[in-house]
Amino acid sequence: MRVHVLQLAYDDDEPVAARVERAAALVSGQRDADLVVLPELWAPTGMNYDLWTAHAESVDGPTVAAVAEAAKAIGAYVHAGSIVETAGPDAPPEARGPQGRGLWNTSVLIGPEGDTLATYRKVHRFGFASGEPQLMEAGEQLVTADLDLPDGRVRIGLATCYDIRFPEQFRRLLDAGAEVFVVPAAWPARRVAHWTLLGRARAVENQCTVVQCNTAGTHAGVAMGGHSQVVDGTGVVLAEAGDGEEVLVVDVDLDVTRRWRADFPVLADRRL
Ligand SMILES: NC(=O)CCC(=O)C(=O)O
Repeated sequence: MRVHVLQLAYDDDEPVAARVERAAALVSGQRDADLVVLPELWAPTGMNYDLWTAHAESVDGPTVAAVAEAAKAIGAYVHAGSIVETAGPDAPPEARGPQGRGLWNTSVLIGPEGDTLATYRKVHRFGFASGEPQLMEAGEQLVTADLDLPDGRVRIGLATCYDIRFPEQFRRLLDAGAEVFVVPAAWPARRVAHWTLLGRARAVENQCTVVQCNTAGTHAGVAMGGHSQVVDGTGVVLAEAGDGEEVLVVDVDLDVTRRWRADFPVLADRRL
């Protein structure tokens, strides 16, 4: 499985519309990819909370549409990262979430025909007394999706950024049949050591490949961590990005992890 991880860098000066155009063009250039991955909230920014409401959109809005067109052009699966999803001004109360905000941090998986295959609303909201917990609803469902690739079918499990700190989510994705976890992020530089460590931990403890796509650059005064990485189920870091904008192109041999699960069947010893 050839994975292209698009570690986008951006700052406060770039208009959102320009970034959407730039990112879609970058996706269009990934012609030999099986799966392309974009970061969390790359369009409305991961940390400039003041932009979120103004740039909230539905999952068939302009950002996803632009990425979907690029996905169709290259005939690849594209994890479009996440958007600020809005329920829309006319949504009834029951469609706006328990706190009535009608906003979610929603990632979108697009198929090679440009069709939306899955959406995942981030379960664990980051920010404590600000940001997602104050502005957004929490997702309530875990999501997996099957990719039909040249070397066979693989089930991926979806998680977003802060979710990676909660191992129970990944165990449940494992139990739902996931072999690969795809994790877009807007993870700051000051905690990037946690980002890379947690990715390796989720890979080793679940014997799953972990594809992590972070943000680079500085926006809203926050230096983002970069260091996107792909870790196979044996814990080997197949590739790791640096601090700037970068595309990781990684050939993931899923059989390596499948053989490891057979050779070291630790998961069969689970008792809880
Ligand atoms: N966007 C995020 O979820 C950031 C998470 C983070 O910075 C952390 O867990 O540390």
